[in-house]
Amino acid sequence: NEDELVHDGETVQEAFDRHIVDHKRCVEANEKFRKLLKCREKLKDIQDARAANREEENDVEDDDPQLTGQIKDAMNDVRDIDTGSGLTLQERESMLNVDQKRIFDHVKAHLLRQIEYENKSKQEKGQSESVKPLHMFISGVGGTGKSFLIEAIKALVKSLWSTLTKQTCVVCAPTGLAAYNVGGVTAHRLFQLPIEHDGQCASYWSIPKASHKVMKTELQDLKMVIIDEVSMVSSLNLTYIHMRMNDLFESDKWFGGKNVLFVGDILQLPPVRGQPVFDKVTASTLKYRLGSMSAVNIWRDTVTYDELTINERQKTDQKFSEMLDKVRRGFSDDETLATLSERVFSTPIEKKFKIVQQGGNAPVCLFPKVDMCKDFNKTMLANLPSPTIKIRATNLIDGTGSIHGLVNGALGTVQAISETRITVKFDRITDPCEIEKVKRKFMVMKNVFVYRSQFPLILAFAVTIHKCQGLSLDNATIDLSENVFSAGMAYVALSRVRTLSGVHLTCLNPKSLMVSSRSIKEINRLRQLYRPDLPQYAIPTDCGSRKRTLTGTIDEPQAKNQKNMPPPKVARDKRSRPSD
Ligand SMILES: Nc1ncnc2c1ncn2[C@@H]1O[C@H](COP(=O)(O)OP(=O)(O)OP(=O)(O)O)[C@@H](O)[C@H]1O
Repeated sequence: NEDELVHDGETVQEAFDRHIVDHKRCVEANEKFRKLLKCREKLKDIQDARAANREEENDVEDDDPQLTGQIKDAMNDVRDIDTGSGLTLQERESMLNVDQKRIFDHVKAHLLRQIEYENKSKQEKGQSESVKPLHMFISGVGGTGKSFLIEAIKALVKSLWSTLTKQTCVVCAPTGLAAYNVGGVTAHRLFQLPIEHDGQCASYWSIPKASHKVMKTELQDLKMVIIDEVSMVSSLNLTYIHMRMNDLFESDKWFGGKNVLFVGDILQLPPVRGQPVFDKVTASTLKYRLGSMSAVNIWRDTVTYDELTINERQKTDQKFSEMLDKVRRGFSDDETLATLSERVFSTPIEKKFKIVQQGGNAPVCLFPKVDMCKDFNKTMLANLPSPTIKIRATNLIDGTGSIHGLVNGALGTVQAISETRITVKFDRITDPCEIEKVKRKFMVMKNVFVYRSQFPLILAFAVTIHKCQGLSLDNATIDLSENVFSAGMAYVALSRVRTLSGVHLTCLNPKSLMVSSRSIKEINRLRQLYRPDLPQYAIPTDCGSRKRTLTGTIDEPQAKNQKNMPPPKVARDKRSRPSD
């Protein structure tokens, strides 16, 4: 109808123009409307996604905030700790000896193959074989530079995956001091392993969801785990590490499908509790600890082997190095015993400590048992000039690890003490650290906790031989009495020292030079399989059970004919543990 289309007084042309403008507005409004409809749909998607997220967050609500905090601290340590020599990868690589370089190159070739595979498309991956994780045992006598090699491999992994923001390589060891030595944390701390209680190994427990998420986030980029001083890891703890890694990386492959390097010397100290790492975990143990699984020997089923043979620690004292080799293999002949007996001193140990200290470097006193260390530390503390707040003491961080990136095992000197804090100058940290009391909660078994509040320090004029494994020392006073209770213990203590002149023995009982024939057999098995170019070791018949007792000669000229000093008093408490 023309009247409806053309208003009064309007020409047809004017009406037409007006309709075009109206029409355009309608089209625009329609478009806007459609957009709004789309937005509404999107908003619904966003709201649904948020709701799902909230559900997930509720799912992992903090079931044990204290444990989560503890795990966060541990993960921070993993990130922060570095021995900090400041060397580049190229510098480290150039310092490796031929033996170390061979193993370094083997690891590098493997990692490059892994990267090549990771960079393949899904389709290409389907057509090629995946690169199996490297599970290798790097062995070598004490001082062949295993820890030195670890530093180079750590730097290598970091540089190969330098674009990743989280940890790509973590290092751990069974004791704090050994871990500190290689810029790592303890295996218990890293993997939150069950803690032994009352001499009993605890059963495996799964990490609650929130804590699990913290660990998983921090370790999501992990390419390699290095476990140093593996001789002290028990086969049960190895199983727990494997299980923890399976849980963390949601994989049922060995060690969650990650590369693992085991480093150490199985002729050094065995685990304080439990069976050696190469032992089978029996079906009954697994049933008792885990409620399932049949007997496993993860070690035999997984590890390949290589060995370092060039001694770097005792390289300036070849005779000492050869003597140590005999002690290590359980063939301490009369010449060895005669040489060692010349290192026995008769002066009171506190006096000897001062004499050696005046010569330049204070010795570290190595005792087989915790109580012996405690007694000696007490004596040394009582002998300090009084009153004083500045004492010459070496201290160990005990069990915490979240302060200034320190871990259990760091050695330092106390500079000042107040009621609330202790100032300590740690050996590898430039500025003195203020140490405050810490409160810790330990899960000893599922839902059973122990609380401790204390300064995380203990005196360390003396440390147990277990704690010193991994160290290199200029001087040590060593107790090789009948208190030496384990195979490899005497060898570990003696081989810490760079030269024979740095060895000072409180006494020498030839029975203390024990070795484990099972460890020798395991080295022979591995050598035969992976290093047939190396000879098989002979198995000593007595494995350290020599009957002859030795009254050592004395290195103090004025006391040439005196008898050996009796070993320091030892509390014979049945509950005392060889190492804390
Ligand atoms: N290639 C090298 N060049 C120079 N020094 C080295 C080299 N390798 C190792 N060292 C030095 O030799 C000493 C012993 O090395 P390291 O502690 O790594 O031996 P280890 O095999 O781990 O000993 P242990 O089994 O007793 O723990 C250290 O002081 C280390 O710095």
